[in-house]
Amino acid sequence: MNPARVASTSDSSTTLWKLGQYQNPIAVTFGDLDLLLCCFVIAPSTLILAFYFWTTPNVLKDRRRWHLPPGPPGLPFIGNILDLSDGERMREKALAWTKKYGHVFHTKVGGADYIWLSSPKAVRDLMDKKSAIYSSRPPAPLAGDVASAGRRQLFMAYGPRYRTVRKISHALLNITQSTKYQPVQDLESKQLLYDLLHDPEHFYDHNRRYSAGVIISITYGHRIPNWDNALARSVYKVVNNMQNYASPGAWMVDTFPSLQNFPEIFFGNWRTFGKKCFEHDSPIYLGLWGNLKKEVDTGKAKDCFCKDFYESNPEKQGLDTLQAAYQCGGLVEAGSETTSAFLNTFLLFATIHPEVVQNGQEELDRVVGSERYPTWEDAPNLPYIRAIIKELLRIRPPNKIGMQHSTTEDDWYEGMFIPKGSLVMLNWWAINYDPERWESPYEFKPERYLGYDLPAAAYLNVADPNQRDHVSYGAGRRVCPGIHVAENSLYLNISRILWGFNIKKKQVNGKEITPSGDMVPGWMCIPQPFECAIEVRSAKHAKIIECIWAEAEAELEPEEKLS
Ligand code: HEM
Repeated sequence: MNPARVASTSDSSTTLWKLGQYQNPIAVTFGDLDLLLCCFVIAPSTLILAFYFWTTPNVLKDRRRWHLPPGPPGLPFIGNILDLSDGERMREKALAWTKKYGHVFHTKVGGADYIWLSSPKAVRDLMDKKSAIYSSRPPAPLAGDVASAGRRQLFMAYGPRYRTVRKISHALLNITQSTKYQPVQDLESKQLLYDLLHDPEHFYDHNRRYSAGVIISITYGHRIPNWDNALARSVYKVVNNMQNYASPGAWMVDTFPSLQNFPEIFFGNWRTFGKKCFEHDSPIYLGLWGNLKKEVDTGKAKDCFCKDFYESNPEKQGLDTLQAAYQCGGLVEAGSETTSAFLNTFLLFATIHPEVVQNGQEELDRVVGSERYPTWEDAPNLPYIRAIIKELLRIRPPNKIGMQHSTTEDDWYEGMFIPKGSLVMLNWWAINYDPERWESPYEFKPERYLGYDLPAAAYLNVADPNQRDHVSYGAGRRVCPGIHVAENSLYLNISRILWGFNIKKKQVNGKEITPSGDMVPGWMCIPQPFECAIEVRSAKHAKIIECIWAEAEAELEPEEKLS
């Protein structure tokens, strides 16, 4: 700004005005405009630019950034956020970018580097082999810090506290321990068959009851006989809250963590919202944990995860009460909606693909027959059922974006620089849909997995990473610790549903309704509620279902019964 120039312009124009010779008022406005331009545009822009270059990594500050992996150019400041925030289109982008830029590529959102690992080899080389530096999570001021008070394992940065909670979840969910939970899965699966027999219309909620029921029973030892159950409702409210704020891109502050240093009012009052979520969620989890402790102390607790955890003395392991409460609640969050989403996705694909139902039933009739129902022992003899499970996980991984880890050290890979603090995305859409590996990847073809004889956990560390079945349980040190429980649930229910029921398109006024296959809005791959016809295969099958549920229910406490 030049004050002298402003003054002289103003003086001369005043004189001209007085003389009645004023002809060019614009001269005045130009001067004022200069001033305004300086005050309100140039100076703030310079300040913003300076702040941006000062706070965000760039090649001027770090020349190694010339060697970042290739990737799509983004817009100034915001980078590729517009591409990344549209979850529905992310799948196509993930595939197109992999084709164009290769198996490791780079995108940017604000100051954050995203490194996309789009081949099994890159996942193996980095997330698995270098898991010591590829196992953190990106900062999430809302989801991780405020709404979870830093206590949710899923969002925790890698460090001593994370290692402790990870050890606990692994110890309580490993393959040996998970066999302890099989009777719960067996019981709840019998109710699922009974529910489908008597009320097939509400299959969607029956699958949700099954999944929540198993995980709440495994975690807290309480049975959920129906979907209106108060405990299930309150826990699900927490799960839904979490899904709202945890979706990538849902809150600016979690996309650009440095915004937490500015007044929250500019960014949707995120802190106030996060505190509200915490104030709603924490009493529920603390209440459940407190009750469980009382039940253990009075000898009334049933065998469950929390009981074993409480008896292992969490305080001695450095975990406070809040952490202990969230450790248990976190399992319910991680294990319920994921499992039910896959059971409903199974029914969706079964409705659209009669040949899959037919092939599955042929195998079940051959191995199990119609005199009895499928049990755990049948699993090794049902390769087509196993193939259906793998194909479901391949074609619909748990979320629409990919799984985020973050790096705790700078690294180099195949001549490319991967900066410390990068968000490293497990690009499961590109890997699971790689046309080089999976013929017609968009088609639902379980038979592609015939010959993959092992459960998913056994493929995590298979010598040749290209032989991995899929990457939908994650990778490295953060791989889903509930993998055995999850696979057991999918096996038991998919085999039993196919054994007992025909699944077809629903007919309305003589017209078949084909489900759209759309997913609910949000981060996770959950199918939109849809219609289908689920009919018991024969009177014999119906009788077996009635009998097994009657026997199972007779063993239950009165409050645990269905009616
Ligand atoms: C079909 C069902 C399931 C699928 C597809 C699934 C998938 C996943 C994925 C992809 C992750 C993130 C892995 C990564 O960051 O690399 C994860 C994390 C997790 N899962 Fe699962 N999951 C399922 C069921 C379960 C169940 C039943 C439980 C508990 C009994 C569970 C407990 C957890 C926990 C505690 C984490 C957080 C791990 C961490 O950050 O250390 N999951 N799961």
